[in-house]
Amino acid sequence: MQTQTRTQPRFGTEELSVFYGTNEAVKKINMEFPEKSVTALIGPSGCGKSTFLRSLNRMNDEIASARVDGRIWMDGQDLNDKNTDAVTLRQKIGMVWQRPNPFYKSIYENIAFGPRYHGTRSKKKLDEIVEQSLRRAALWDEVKDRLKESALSLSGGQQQRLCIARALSVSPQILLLDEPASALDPVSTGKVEELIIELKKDLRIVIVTHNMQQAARVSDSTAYFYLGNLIEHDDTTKLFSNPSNQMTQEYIMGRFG
Ligand SMILES: Nc1ncnc2c1ncn2[C@@H]1O[C@H](COP(=O)(O)OP(=O)(O)OP(=O)(O)O)[C@@H](O)[C@H]1O
Repeated sequence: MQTQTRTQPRFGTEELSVFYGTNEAVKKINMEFPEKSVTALIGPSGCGKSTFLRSLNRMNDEIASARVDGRIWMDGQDLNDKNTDAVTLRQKIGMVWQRPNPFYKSIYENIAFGPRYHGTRSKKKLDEIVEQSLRRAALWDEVKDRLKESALSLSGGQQQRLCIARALSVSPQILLLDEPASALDPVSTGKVEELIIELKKDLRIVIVTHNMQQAARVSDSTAYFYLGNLIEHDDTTKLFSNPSNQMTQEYIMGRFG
């Protein structure tokens, strides 16, 4: 069923399965995420997109009933190996959730928290990181005069860009986005989409989205999931215009899901 199967990609999965108890929610997925590109994960509710995304930076470790089999390769290292430290790998692989979840702290402290946790003490260096991260998240001009204000004083769209800036503050190589715009209005959604396209110049991005137009707008390749299986993974233009699999065709035509 899968159109892309390789072993040991620079960053990707090999035979990755996720179980909740006996329920195999994600089934032996082989996928590669090329650098400087956006990969969209689409499929009907419950098909395993978020579970798969969360497994990429070991967030499923936090769920007692979850078990992850298979390998997650990053530069020759298996991130799913028990000897791989999850905190260190989450510095390399950042994540942004569906609902903006800033800390109950100032705008500045939201960004400075991660670098400080990882050892940066110099105020000058932290100031630089805060400014650079906010600039990369296209938020600096809107907040530069109110860095000491609570992050909760920002609009929902600004909070989500703040969460992206927070993820960027520790210089990740990969950004995982779980429906990052689904709680936002159309203008804020547009800004997040522009940001994704800008950020991919330096990063690998993997995004779960329910919105097929959004997948078509922002991604280079798209993967269609169904019942925990990867049905098809191909260039976004190809997948939406001429999918190889009948099931993908039916989903993108809106016949189910
Ligand atoms: N924490 C959990 N504990 C037990 N089962 C879970 C858990 N999270 C997800 N599941 C189950 O795993 C399967 C895949 O769910 P998942 O949330 O990954 O799908 P999804 O495609 O992201 O869905 P949606 O689009 O609705 O967010 C579903 O059967 C779901 O009920």
